[in-house]
Amino acid sequence: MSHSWGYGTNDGPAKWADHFPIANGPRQSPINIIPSQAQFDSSLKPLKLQYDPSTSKDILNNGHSFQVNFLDENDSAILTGGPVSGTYRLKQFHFHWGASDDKGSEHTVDGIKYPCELHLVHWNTKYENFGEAVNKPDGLAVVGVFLKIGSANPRLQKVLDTFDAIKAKGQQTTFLNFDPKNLLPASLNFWTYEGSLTTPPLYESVTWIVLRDPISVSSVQMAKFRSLLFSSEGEQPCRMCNNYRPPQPLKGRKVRSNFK
Ligand SMILES: NS(=O)(=O)/N=C1/NCCS1
Ligand SMILES: [Zn+2]
Repeated sequence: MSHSWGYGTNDGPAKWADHFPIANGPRQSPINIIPSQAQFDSSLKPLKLQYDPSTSKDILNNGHSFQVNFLDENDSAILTGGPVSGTYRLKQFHFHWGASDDKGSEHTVDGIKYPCELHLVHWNTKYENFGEAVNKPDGLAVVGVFLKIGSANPRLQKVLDTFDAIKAKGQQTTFLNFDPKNLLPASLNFWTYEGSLTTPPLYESVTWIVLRDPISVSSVQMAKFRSLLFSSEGEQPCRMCNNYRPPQPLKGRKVRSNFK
């Protein structure tokens, strides 16, 4: 039986260990990244993200966030290089955000929270599919991108323009020919560490690749994120926001960077 979890007082991150004891495990995510304590690693290869826009499929409100899903039957949208060996296929991307612009990201940098964080989720093709990969120690590679308040982001706006069709939990609509490269900053400088899913079941299966540079989002666009609902149609409406897990103990892990 899948346990219902959320981000509220009774079912939020502080309670997840009740049903998912790995919540107190040795490689949990997110973390607070302290740049001065990250180790530059010259052996890290350049991060290679090759996304064929024709692989985008649809956009779904899953009751925790919204996600854009991709066709992943072949190597049309892949991640290689960086800290990983082999080929990882893009499965979906989603976001985490706050109730106000002063919080919302999962990873923090020197304790600073961004208003929003994008996660591009990839699975290791040494496994048969995402379901097989999701609980393996080298199963996933998630690229994290911070969003910083500034000018409106026209590329992000294409995603936000679908929100009226996916306002409530379970609603889904077609979302074709979207290139996720358009949601990346110019630089692919990154920090990397071994971590976990930041949502239940919190599997310790993620190589995290957190980009140093943010992309822009306007305050008006952030308000649009908060127009989505955690709740299903016909239920008491509950605004989707604060869907982020706070930083977890590092427990001796090293954070590496590909830049000085
Ligand atoms: N936020 S996250 O990317 O670590 N969590 C996930 N849960 C299922 C696929 S990705
Ligand atoms: Zn996420």
